[in-house]
Amino acid sequence: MTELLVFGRNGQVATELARLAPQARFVGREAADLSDPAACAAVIRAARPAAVINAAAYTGVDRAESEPQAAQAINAKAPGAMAVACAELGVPFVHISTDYVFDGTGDTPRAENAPTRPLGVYGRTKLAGERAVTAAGGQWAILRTSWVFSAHGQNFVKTMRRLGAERDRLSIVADQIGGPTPAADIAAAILTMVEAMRADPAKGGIYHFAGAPDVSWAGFAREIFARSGLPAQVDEIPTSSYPTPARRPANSRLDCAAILRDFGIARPDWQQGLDRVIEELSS
Ligand SMILES: NC(=O)C1=CN([C@@H]2O[C@H](COP(=O)(O)OP(=O)(O)OC[C@H]3O[C@@H](n4cnc5c(N)ncnc54)[C@H](OP(=O)(O)O)[C@@H]3O)[C@@H](O)[C@H]2O)C=CC1
Ligand SMILES: Cc1cn([C@H]2C[C@H](O)[C@@H](COP(=O)(O)OP(=O)(O)O[C@H]3O[C@@H](C)C(=O)[C@@H](O)[C@H]3O)O2)c(=O)[nH]c1=O
Ligand SMILES: [Mg+2]
Repeated sequence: MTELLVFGRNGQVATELARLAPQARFVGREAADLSDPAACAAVIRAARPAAVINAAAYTGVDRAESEPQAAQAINAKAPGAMAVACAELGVPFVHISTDYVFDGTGDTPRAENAPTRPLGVYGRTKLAGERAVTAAGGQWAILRTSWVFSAHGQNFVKTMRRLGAERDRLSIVADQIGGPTPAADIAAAILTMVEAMRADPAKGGIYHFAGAPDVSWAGFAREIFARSGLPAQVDEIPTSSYPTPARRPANSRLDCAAILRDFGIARPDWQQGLDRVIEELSS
C-alpha cells in the first residue's frame, strides 16, 4: 500500500515535497495526465493510499487566457475527480489554490471566507477546482497560497536573476502587493496538515498561507537583486504600464491567522527563504 500519493513531480511544490517526504509516491504527467480526470481518479483507486496531495496544476496565468478548456480540465475537473476518489476511500485530500481567486480590491488582508471574484481564466479555473473539491464530501483541505518561489521550475526569483544579470535597470509593478511564499514552506505546511488530518477526521477546510511581510513585486525584485549581489536598479511602475493578457489582483494580502490557530503553522519569513533559494541557485 502506498502511504502518500502526490500528483505532480517536477513542479516547485512537488520537488520540495519529494525532499521532505521521499517515501511518498510522486505521479508525473506520464502516469496521470490531469487533462484526463478519470485517469487521475483511477490512479488513486488502484493505489489505495493513506492520503493524497495534488501539487499539479495549470499555472500559466497569461497562457490560460487562450487555453481556458485545458486550464479548466486540469485546475477544476481533475482535482474534483481526485477528491471524489479520496472521499470514496475515506482518506484525506490536500489541494493547493491561489490568491488569484480574489479580485484584489482594498488594502487589507483577506480571510478564507472573503468573497471570491477571479479576474482571469487561471483564477476562475482554480476557484472552480476549490468548489469541486468542497462538493466531493470526504475529508479535504485547500491551502490558498501566493507568489511561490524556489530553486526549481519557473518563478519570479529565477526570472529576476536572469533579467537582472542582463540589464542595468528593470521596470517592475509596484501596485500589486502580496506575500512571496517559499515552496519548501508550503511542502512542510502540507505535510503537517496531512498528519493532523489523519489523526483527527474533523480537521480540514480552506486555509490561507503566505510568506511575510507583504511586499510589492518591485520591492520583492529589489530584495532579489540585493541578496543576489546584482547591481540592477528597479524602476517602480503602475500595472497600467505593464500590459498582460490576464489581469492580476492589486491586493493579494492573505490573512493567515486560521492556519496558525488550527494547525500551529506560522507565516514563513520569505527573506530567509529567499536567501536559501539564492544559495541553492548559486551552488
Ligand atoms: N506558482 C505560484 O506562484 C503559485 C502556485 N499556486 C498553486 O500551487 C500549486 C503548485 O504550484 P507550483 O508548484 O508553483 O506549480 P508548477 O508550475 O511549478 O508545477 C506544476 C506541475 O503541474 C504539472 N502539470 C501541469 N499540467 C499537467 C497535466 N496536464 N498533467 C499532469 N501534470 C501536469 C506540471 O508538470 P510538468 O512538469 O510535466 O509540466 C508541474 O509538475 C498549484 O496548485 C498552483 O496553482 C498557488 C499560488 C501561487
Ligand atoms: C518579468 C516582469 C514582471 N512584471 C510583473 C508582472 C506581474 O504583475 C508580476 C509577477 O510576474 P509573474 O509572471 O511572476 O506573475 P504570475 O505568473 O502572475 O504569478 C502568479 O502565478 C500564479 C500561478 C499564482 O497563483 C499567483 O500567486 C502568482 O504567483 O511582475 C513586471 O512588472 N516587470 C517584469 O519585468
Ligand atoms: Mg507565472
